[in-house]
Amino acid sequence: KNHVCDHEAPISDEERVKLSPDIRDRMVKALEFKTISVEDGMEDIYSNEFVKFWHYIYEQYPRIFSSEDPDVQVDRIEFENGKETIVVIIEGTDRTLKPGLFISHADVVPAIRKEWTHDPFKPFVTEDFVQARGAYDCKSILMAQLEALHALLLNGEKPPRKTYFLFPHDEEVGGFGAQEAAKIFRERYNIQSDGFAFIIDEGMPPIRNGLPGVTKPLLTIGYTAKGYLTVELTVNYAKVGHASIPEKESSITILSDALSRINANPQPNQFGKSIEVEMMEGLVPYLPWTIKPVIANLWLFRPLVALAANFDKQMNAFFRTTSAITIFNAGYKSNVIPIQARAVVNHRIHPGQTISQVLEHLERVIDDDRVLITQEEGALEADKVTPRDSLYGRKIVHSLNRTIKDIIAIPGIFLAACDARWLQDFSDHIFRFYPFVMEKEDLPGIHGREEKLRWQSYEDGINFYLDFFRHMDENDLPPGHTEL
Ligand SMILES: CCCCCCCCCCCCCCCCCC(=O)N[C@@H](Cc1ccccc1)C(=O)O
Repeated sequence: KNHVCDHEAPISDEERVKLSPDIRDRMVKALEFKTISVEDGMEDIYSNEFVKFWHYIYEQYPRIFSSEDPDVQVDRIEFENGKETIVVIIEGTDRTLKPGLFISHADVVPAIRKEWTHDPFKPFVTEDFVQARGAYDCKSILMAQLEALHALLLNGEKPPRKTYFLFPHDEEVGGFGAQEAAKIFRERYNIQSDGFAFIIDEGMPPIRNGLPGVTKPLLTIGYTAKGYLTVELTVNYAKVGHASIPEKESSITILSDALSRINANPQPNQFGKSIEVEMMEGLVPYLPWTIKPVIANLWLFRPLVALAANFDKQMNAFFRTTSAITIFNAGYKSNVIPIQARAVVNHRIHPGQTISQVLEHLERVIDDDRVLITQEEGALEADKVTPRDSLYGRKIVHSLNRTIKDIIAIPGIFLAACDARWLQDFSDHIFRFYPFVMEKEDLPGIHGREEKLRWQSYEDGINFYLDFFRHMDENDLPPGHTEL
């Protein structure tokens, strides 16, 4: 089925929230707060920035945070380090409907000043974009949702269903805020398994020129998310001595060989085991004529398409478990051969594979007893898959089409992880995406340098949330509208 209706009417000019100087300024100021999450073991000096950030947010959106309205409730989940995960609850007009949940984290990854052209916490603003750490991941969503909700409430409206907003403080370092919130949802709010109609979290960005021949912004909404597994590889090789008479092997050469073998023997291709086939089929109407016949006839060309994983890093990430060598250390002096070498490999597990299958493959490929493989804590299987025909998925696409010009939105796999993984038990309908179009060259900004949010995309994203808040009831779309 075609998933996008070209005749989907955009929202009217009167309905559309325009990007006023106030909305811009609120976003720019929000980016100045260093709500940085640091890795375990590193000094964390940022707690007060979180306090100041939330104080600022409370001031900017009084209709939400200092409201006399009994239908608006704010809950603060406090943590030992002084940081807080915030929950906002808005009563809906129809109390018979299951609630919906929106998640957006307030923390950001660190940024190294000298790698950026401007200070990452002194936003660089142009007519077209704002550049700062967190501009995309994930203050864009947090601020856009607050703008949309505030506009809705100021307009005297309420969403059709009870709506929860969860703003965790530590998604970038493990998600304890979301895990604690899951307990509170159960114990304090009495929300049980399958208690949310849907959950919406960060995920894939819509990318213009994202695939060869596809110029329109393409968004693969995460109907599932990859799992992850981090392993430490250690070699302790005792035959050491003076660097002037080296042995043929050392801990470093043994570990390097193991890493080369991991690189040369990727985890098996899983094309066809999860939702990536539907993703490819959904793309068909938008592909250039050169590729279209191949993707439109997967019954014939499936093996050929699977091969794309060998040549394209994005297809590779969609079709198989990836292995990224992220840490490597050994040695401490130029004329001493070290006993120990250590590396860390981060796997993103395709839904077609399990953690133990990934480990088996790894052991088989390394095939060297001298390399000790240790699994780091916190490994997780891939998320479950949202039903492809989900009404909420169709409503999301409907609102995306109404608010973002030319967007192509199809179901797919979220290649990273987000806080929704801690709340999976609460809903079968989980969607992971950003509603802010980016250019392909903006992508490395996420967790990298010169992170950007384009103003037009921000305006569109605010309107997406506002439109979805208004229409997230149980009524089906009229026939002929978005079909996934
Ligand atoms: C058909 C279209 C082709 C375009 C494909 C382009 C691929 C783009 C991939 C972009 C990924 C963007 C991800 C943004 C959100 C990042 C969320 C995140 O970083 N989460 C962490 C969570 C985590 C996990 C484990 C420990 C700590 C944190 C992550 O590393 O996954």
